[in-house]
Amino acid sequence: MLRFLTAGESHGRALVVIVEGLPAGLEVAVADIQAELARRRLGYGRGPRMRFEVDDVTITSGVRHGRTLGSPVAVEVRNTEWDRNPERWQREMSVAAEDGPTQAPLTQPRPGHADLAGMQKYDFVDSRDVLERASARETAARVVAGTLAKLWLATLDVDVLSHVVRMGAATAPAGPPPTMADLERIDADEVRCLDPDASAAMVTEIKEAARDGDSLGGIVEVVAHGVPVGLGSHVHWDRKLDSRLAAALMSIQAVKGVEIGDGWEVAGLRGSAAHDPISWDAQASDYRRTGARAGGVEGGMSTGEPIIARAAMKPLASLNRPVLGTVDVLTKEETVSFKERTDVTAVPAMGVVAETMVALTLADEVARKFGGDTVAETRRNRDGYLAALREGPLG
Ligand SMILES: Cc1cc2nc3c(=O)[nH]c(=O)nc-3n(C[C@H](O)[C@H](O)[C@H](O)COP(=O)(O)O)c2cc1C
Ligand SMILES: C=C(O[C@@H]1CC(C(=O)O)=C[C@@H](OP(=O)(O)O)[C@H]1O)C(=O)O
Repeated sequence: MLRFLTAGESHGRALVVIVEGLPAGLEVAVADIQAELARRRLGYGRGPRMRFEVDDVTITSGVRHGRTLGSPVAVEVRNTEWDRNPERWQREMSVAAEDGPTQAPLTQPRPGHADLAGMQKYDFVDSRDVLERASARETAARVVAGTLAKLWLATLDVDVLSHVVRMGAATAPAGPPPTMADLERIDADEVRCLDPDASAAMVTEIKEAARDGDSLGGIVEVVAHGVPVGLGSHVHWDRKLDSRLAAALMSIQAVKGVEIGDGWEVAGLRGSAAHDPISWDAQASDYRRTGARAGGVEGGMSTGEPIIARAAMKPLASLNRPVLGTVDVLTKEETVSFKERTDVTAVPAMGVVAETMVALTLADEVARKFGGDTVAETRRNRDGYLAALREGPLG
């Protein structure tokens, strides 16, 4: 089993993540983690914080001389705003009871954020007590865990990347599952969309929303290549790969819809048009699916085809020009919400987090199916399974 825990507030000293269940012998460098964190900071429409937040990474345990030991890996990501603006944040987020907050409490909750439900549930009158943890800053810690999962998956020739297929009203044309080369080519682009015209329309859409002080949501598609047949299982609800992927993706801040393959579209088709026919590839001695409607999962198990999962993000709740009605929790006066520094959109960044959640889910399923205390042992077990399939009655 691969599991991880994150801790940390958005403007606190640091985020912390502990990942347990990685095999020994996995090559890990701080630079790998920093590269993934940099991808998460990118994307047109991100707010001012992303220009100075540098994600200062320290691996504190579980790695020795560049290789995992099989023990829990703990990583700290310091919030550089803590040191950059000590007057503001070190006092505001102090753990000491004698240091009161420096700012008036935020009492006008933002519709669509975690503010009001969190204030009621935990009995806070200052929304900061909620937003600091609800904030998607936490996803930086997840991306650290996801980097480790991706590095492990890469030793099994499994790769996970994403692209943006919708930004507000701008939509990329549908196409076959992209290759890793396709996705790598656009990885540093401002919106990470495969279609150049749609990409330009997305940038325009973001500029217009920014001009209006508004926000945008959208849809990303995560693609995992090289996933062997048989991860997940049909035998129980909580072992189904599609259900696990859906839960993992839905856990991302502001994600409100998840689709595996052509989930929504096939609901409107006839069965004869909705499923991917099975064929035999004599050269590869393997079964293939013609088409990708199932998104690489049937019966809660990976089919060996690319896994395709989409995540839909609502427009961000904080608006640079707040117009949504709310109520001041102390006076009960009707007003608009408090104004908090914000992104205009974070759809490309969410794509990196979505890759992370898919990679962590796949790595956990790899651990369950193949086990192994070392990277070499997991790979040997995977190879043995695939060889047995080829040599058995189905091969
Ligand atoms: C990468 C990323 C960045 C985000 N940035 C913002 C932001 O700048 N402003 C905002 O209001 N919400 C932002 N969100 C969304 C909020 O964190 C989210 O809406 C909030 O925690 C409430 O959770 P819910 O939308 O799932 O109900 C972001 C989400 C992600 C994944
Ligand atoms: C800090 C990050 O995202 C933040 C997520 C977020 C929210 O409400 O979720 C609000 C903004 O925070 P701030 O007000 O500090 O600028 C984003 O910048 C990050 O992704 O690292």
